[in-house]
Amino acid sequence: MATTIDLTHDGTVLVAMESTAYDPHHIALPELSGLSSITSQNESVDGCEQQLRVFLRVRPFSKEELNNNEDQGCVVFENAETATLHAPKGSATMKCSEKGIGQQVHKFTFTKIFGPESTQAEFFDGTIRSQVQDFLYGKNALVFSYGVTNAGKTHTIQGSPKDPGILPRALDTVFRHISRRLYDQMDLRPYLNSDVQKLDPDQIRMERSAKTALFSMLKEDSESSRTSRSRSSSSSSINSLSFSGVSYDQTVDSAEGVVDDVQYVYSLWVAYYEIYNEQVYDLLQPALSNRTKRRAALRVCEDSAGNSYVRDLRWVNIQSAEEASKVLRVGNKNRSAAATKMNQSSSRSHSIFSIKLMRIDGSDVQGISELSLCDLAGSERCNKTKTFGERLKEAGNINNSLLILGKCIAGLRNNQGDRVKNNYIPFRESKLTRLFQGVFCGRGRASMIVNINQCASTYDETLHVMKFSAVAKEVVQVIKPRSLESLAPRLLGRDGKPLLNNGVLDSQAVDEYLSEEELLDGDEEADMSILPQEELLNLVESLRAKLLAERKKNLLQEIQIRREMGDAMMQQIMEMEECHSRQMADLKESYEEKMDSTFEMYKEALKEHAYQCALERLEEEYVPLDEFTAEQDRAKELEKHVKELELKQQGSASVFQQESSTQTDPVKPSTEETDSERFKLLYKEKCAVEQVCAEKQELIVSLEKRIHELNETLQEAGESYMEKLEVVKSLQNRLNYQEQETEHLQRELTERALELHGLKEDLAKLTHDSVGQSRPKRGLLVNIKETMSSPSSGNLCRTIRKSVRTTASLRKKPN
Ligand SMILES: Nc1ncnc2c1ncn2[C@@H]1O[C@H](COP(=O)(O)OP(=O)(O)OP(=O)(O)O)[C@@H](O)[C@H]1O
Repeated sequence: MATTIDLTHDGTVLVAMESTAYDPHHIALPELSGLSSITSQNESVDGCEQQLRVFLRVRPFSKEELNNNEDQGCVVFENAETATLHAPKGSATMKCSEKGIGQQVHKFTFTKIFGPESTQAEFFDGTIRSQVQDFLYGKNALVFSYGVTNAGKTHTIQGSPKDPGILPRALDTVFRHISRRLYDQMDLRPYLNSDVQKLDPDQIRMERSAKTALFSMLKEDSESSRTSRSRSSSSSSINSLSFSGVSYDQTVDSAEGVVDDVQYVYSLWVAYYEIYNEQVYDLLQPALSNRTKRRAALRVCEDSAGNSYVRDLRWVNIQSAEEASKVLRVGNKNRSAAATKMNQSSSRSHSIFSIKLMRIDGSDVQGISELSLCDLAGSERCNKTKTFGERLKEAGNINNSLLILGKCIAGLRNNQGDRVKNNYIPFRESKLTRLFQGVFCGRGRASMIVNINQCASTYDETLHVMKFSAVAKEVVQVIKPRSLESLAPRLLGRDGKPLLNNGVLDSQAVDEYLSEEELLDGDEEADMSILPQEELLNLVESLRAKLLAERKKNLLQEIQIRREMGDAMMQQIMEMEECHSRQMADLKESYEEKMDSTFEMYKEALKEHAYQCALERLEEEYVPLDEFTAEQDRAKELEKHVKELELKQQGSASVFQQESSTQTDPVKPSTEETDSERFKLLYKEKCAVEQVCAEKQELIVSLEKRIHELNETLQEAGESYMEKLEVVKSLQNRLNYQEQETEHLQRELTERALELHGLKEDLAKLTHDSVGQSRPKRGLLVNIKETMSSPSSGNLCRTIRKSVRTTASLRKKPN
């Protein structure tokens, strides 16, 4: 059901098809629900469907681009909603189409197309102005710009001081509405996703000084701020809402301060952050310190209802459009400072400017809505931009988050085709989609701005962007209706406890809201600080008990597993050990055998060698026995002859002495001369005989020595012969033993064959009997067992047991 809202300020009648801000508290707390009924008159009770609004903005050519012949008629506007893309020569699309793949011309339709000549004001009025107005009435809104670098995204969102984009215009519009009814306290601050926290005086003081410090970053005097605030709060005149020199159509907005819900005052808070390399950074935190050179990344958390928010994000209370402009400038300054330090371009991150508006009645917050404007990083692909290293990672993260965004959009489109289908949509796979999941899932209204340039050189990328937007255009947002009972956000105190009007706490409702299951099943990054202290203590206690029980269980399981594993491992080790010792024994045996045989071989070879040597020496020095005996006889004769000669010599000597005594006899001189000669001759002969004897004696000694040696050799040969004889004998014995064993085995074989035959016969008989007596059918094994146990089959049993024993003993016998 649609509700008509008459926005008399600009004479426009809007059909409010979108729901209001999503209220996460499904269970209405009675004391809060009563406060919220006032706003229900403008809300749709039923959910409604609406296509995602996709606007195309084409930026004009720059002079350089025209000089570089970039204008090749790539983008043609058919009408206000349709544009065609014509592939220029040299583009990948053209090359593909020439090869028969794809087309040269692509047609796309949009919610509305804004050509190069469109102004910022026209664009704002034609796109998100209505969303801003809905935001003022408590509806959430998301606007994101998508396109390649240099396509005009930042120009569209932020613009320049002289030509502001949709963000300053949106802020200006908001301040025009609420200018005379600004809540000038700072004691109500946005909290979690869509709650409000009541600040105490200390916190308010801190908030004020933080804001002053923030603005001092711009080194502007506080005087201009005060002037600006007084201007904005005191009047709704044309000049009072100027946004840094904006030339804005003030005639339209002059009446916007007059809103129908006059009883409310408004508190406006803004935050500015970026997602770079899948990390969230607060752009309103002081710039990088020189020491650490690192910014603190913020966590994306979820409240108990599953709504994502950036934890510890700084929200700044804004009292004027001028202050909002300052916040934007501070954020941009921090962003470019961080980008410079990290040597990146600011367009390599997604920047998000969020505005939260609280509607306050007296001291009660009646509603809170959020408007987020997201300037996405350039969508060009990393291969085209030739990125490496850190840039490649950066490009990868950008491409990944845009890819996930594309997947989510495609997932939303696919799921809507079939209501039964509920395929997984990867919202949680990137910070960007995680933060905006709520809006995409019907907790607000989303609009997409597609920025393109018309340059021929970036045609392929532009086509990619257009295709992406074509998918987005088909997404139908199902906006959830708001519960009539619980429009107001929860108002929480410093300790996170709900603040109650009548002082009565509906413990059941709170219990259900803070149900343990919900907390336990929640995301790991769920923010527990939202729970009251007592609840937290109870929760901690119960979790501790559960943890203890879990630990005990785990410990027992671990012990059991360890024991089982230990047993299994021990068994395995024992088996391995047995196997190894078997292998070792086998190895030892085989090596011993080898050693023995080698030793035997060498021994044989040595004996053979010694025997051969002895034989050779025998052959060389062999003296026949009769020659040896003849030689001995001759030696004896010679000895005898020597003795005779000695005797003769003695006789001659005595004669010579007698003759010399008769020397005076001159009658016999010739006889004396003859004897002397004979003696000399005999002496010579004696010497020769002695020499011969000595030679013979030497020969005898050498022969005896040789005989001794021959005897020794003979003895060795005899010994070796005996050893060989022994070996032969042992071999003979082994042969005999093996022959006996073979005979024994043959006998066994015959016996077993006979036994087998007997068994077969018994079996046949048993089978026959069992058939005859029609016994109940049982297994063969059972029958055999039965037969074996019966006395009649004793012989058979014995035979089988014997056979088993024999087989076992045979296995045990050595080879
Ligand atoms: N509609 C427009 N009219 C006139 N000039 C424009 C328009 N859109 C963009 N430009 C100009 O084009 C240039 C690039 O625009 P812009 O910086 O907004 O691109 P971008 O898509 O945000 O790039 P990046 O992704 O690198 O931040 C700027 O000089 C800007 O002033």
